[in-house]
Amino acid sequence: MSNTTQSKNTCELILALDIEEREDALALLKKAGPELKWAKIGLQMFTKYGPDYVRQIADLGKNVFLDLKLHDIPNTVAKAIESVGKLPIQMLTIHTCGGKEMMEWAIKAQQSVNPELQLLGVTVLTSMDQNSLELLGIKQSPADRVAHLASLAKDAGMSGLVCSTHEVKTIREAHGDHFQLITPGVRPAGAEAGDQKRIMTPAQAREVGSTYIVVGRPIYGAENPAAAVASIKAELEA
Ligand SMILES: O=c1ccn([C@@H]2O[C@H](COP(=O)(O)O)[C@@H](O)[C@H]2O)c(=O)[nH]1
Repeated sequence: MSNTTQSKNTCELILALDIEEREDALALLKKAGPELKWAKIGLQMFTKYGPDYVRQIADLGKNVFLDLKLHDIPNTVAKAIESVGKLPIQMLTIHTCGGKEMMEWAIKAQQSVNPELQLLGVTVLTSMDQNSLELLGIKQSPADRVAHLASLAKDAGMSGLVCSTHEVKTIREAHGDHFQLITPGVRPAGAEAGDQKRIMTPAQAREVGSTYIVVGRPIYGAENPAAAVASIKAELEA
């Protein structure tokens, strides 16, 4: 198992494996080598391949971020965490907009099943902008909404958040180093944004204070994914 502790100014890469076939994902991880410490399994692959696939990735020596974004009533979320918390995973997501009580129940379940597991609260998806929030009837800007959800998450006892790089500075100003901040929506210069709206480059993400960046399509969609991993890692370590 790789070391999961991050010092203050480092920023680690997490590869999002939103890939059709399990064999392709495993081959990519093997090619990326030990430099790549983290793999994220999301809804696409977990719903297709389930817990055994999680164990396969862990057996390759990777830390596993299980990105299920749980969002339901407190009891249902707690029971789901009791189930998946037994898997060899280091990070798991829930939605902060499930509310304070849901987060409290989630933490209680996580503590009972796997005290080492980092529970992360998703704030405002990086694919959303001001207009997406307005369409939901939310009057706050993404930045204000994230700030509000971060405070709620802290009150509930959470110590990790998923947000965009654009909110990292504000969260750090308000809460110091309390949170591990995991930021998807990261694109190397010139890469397609796709559906991501609030984006920055890997170097900018490190500069603002992200603890981890999550990158998927710019890596697994590249002609040489292992080279893409190496290039992003070099940018983070420069
Ligand atoms: O706000 C969020 C939360 C999670 N994600 C996930 O991160 C990756 C990003 O993939 P890319 O291909 O680099 O866009 C993906 O698995 C999302 O489910 C996010 O993008 N934004």
